Amino acid sequence: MSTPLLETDGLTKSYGSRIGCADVSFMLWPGEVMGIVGESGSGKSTLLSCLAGHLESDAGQIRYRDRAGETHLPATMSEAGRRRLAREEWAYVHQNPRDGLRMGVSAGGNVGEPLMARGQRHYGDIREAALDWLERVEIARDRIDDPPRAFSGGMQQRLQIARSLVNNPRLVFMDEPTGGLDVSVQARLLDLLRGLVRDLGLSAVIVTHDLAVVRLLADRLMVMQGGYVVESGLTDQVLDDPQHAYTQLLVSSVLQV
Ligand SMILES: Nc1ncnc2c1ncn2[C@@H]1O[C@H](COP(=O)(O)OP(=O)(O)OP(=O)(O)O)[C@@H](O)[C@H]1O
Repeated sequence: MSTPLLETDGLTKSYGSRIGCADVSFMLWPGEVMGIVGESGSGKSTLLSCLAGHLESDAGQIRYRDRAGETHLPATMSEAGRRRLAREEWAYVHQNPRDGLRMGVSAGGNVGEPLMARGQRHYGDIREAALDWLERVEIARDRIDDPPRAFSGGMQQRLQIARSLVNNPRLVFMDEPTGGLDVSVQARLLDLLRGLVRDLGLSAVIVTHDLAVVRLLADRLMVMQGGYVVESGLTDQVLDDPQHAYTQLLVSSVLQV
């Protein structure tokens, strides 16, 4: 049996007396996409931030197994070690592309920078890789020298995805990747993400309040309420036959729309 890529055990984070997330335990297997759903304030972003190392948890453990097969406890690693994981093994896609892009740098620069940070120096190769990635995220090659602010919201999000994936991460954290976009733009982005996840064999943790997003992208699902995971399982199983009253409410409220 293979080993999980990411494993949490009793992960807990509070803000004073307010619960962010509580006692979250799960395993993510190589190539698997985990969706985290729940209403606003249920703890999705807190959990994702703890997983990605942006927030320090109060209790519990996170274990990550890297490319070399070595298991790490990010919480006990040096700052340099954590930065290496974030740069070489993980990627993070923010809801707002402005948080993940450098708005003053050209599209090509945005995609090329992570390659340079990994030590690539050959300008021609970097530009070629950037062009290749722009194409993969359906941005015309002749936009390579344009800054992201000249792009639409959907294009900016696709550029952020290219910047996140250019270094071939193994695990991608996504925070509402289609949030704030028009419905037709969302559908196109979802299709693109689904293709990339499948083609690159990525593992991912996706936070969303949109059940259509998890239906399309996630193999498994965790439903959060008040900081706790109240139900988890295979996506289709949970959505087609929800067991917890809160999940039933979430699913039926979508069906009524
Ligand atoms: N920086 C903070 N300081 C204090 N309380 C916070 C902070 N961030 C989150 N919380 C609280 O933690 C709980 C979980 O919030 P969190 O943002 O993780 O939920 P969420 O499900 O991601 O919500 P949303 O979908 O609106 O982003 C909420 O009660 C929230 O008010």
